[in-house]
Amino acid sequence: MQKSNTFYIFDREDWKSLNTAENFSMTDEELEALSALNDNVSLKDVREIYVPLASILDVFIKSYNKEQEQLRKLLNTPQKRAPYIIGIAGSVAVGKSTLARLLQTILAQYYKDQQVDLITTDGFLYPNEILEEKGIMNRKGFPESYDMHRLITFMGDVKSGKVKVQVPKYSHNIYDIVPGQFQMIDQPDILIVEGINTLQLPANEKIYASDFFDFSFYVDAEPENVEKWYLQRFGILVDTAFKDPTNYYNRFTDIDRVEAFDFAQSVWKEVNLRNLVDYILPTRFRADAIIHKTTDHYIDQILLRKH
Ligand SMILES: Nc1ncnc2c1ncn2[C@@H]1O[C@H](COP(=O)(O)OP(=O)(O)OP(=O)(O)O)[C@@H](O)[C@H]1O
Ligand SMILES: CC(C)(CO)[C@@H](O)C(=O)NCCC(=O)O
Repeated sequence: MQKSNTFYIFDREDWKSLNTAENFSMTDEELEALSALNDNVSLKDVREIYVPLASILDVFIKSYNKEQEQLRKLLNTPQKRAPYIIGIAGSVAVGKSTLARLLQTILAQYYKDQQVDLITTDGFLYPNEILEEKGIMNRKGFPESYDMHRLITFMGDVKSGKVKVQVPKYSHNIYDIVPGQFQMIDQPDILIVEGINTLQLPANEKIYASDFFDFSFYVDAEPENVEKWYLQRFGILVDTAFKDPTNYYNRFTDIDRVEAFDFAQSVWKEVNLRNLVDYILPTRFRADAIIHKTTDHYIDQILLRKH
């Protein structure tokens, strides 16, 4: 194992042979069902990467629940649910939502009686109309394009056990906030919060979204690889937009494919890569675990905070 004062550094080979199956066991059928739910993730990945990951999370979740229970007794406070909150940060198109969905499924499968919810901070982007007004439409995803006050209020509400808290919906298909549509978060046991800005320090707030996290991940990959995944996803979005004039990506179905990809590449370079280098990458070492992916989304290394 490589040496670091802050992190345990595991190569895939070390990680997959961790002695984790004992405290977090799943049947073969459960494991197969998990990989079948997600086209991107093989049974091998579920076994070698995600089960050890979930079993480590299980240690932290159990100790959190015990601590909460003891505190409630000691402080004589009413039985209010404070969910265990997991943050997931990383570049645009690095695979945060894929990891988030998988964790949600594994945890929900394992803790059968618990509610495991997932939100994305995309819902806290300002609508395009406001981005236009502010003249920052080409800065979507940068810190100033989010209503951070609203995100932090949301985090505080959920963590303090408030019922029925709303999250606005963002759609990649319309490339905007969907007017009047919300996701309802109602006292979950575990909440996963996925987004490029989850570990960022907002300029005008005294607290950070990450103050509410009990555990956080950063999904890491070389920018050249992420660019490929961004362009592949762009291709998928354009293909799905075919015949749907309301879809933002429909405009690229009429133009030459090479021209469309040139456009996407310039958006990657001018917007998402800049955002990655200036605002997202600097948050990497704030995470409790860093998941490093190489070509074809292959996870080759995992760093886990020691303290
Ligand atoms: N483990 C994986 N194996 C194969 N493909 C993957 C994997 N994870 C993600 N992908 C693909 O990479 C692309 C980006 O993934 P995803 O949408 O999860 O990224 P994201 O980080 O949530 O992006 P954004 O911040 O823009 O919403 C998608 O096309 C997805 O299908
Ligand atoms: C919504 C975000 C910011 C994050 O998911 C991203 O997918 C995005 O739309 N970025 C803006 C530039 C672009 O169109 O890729």
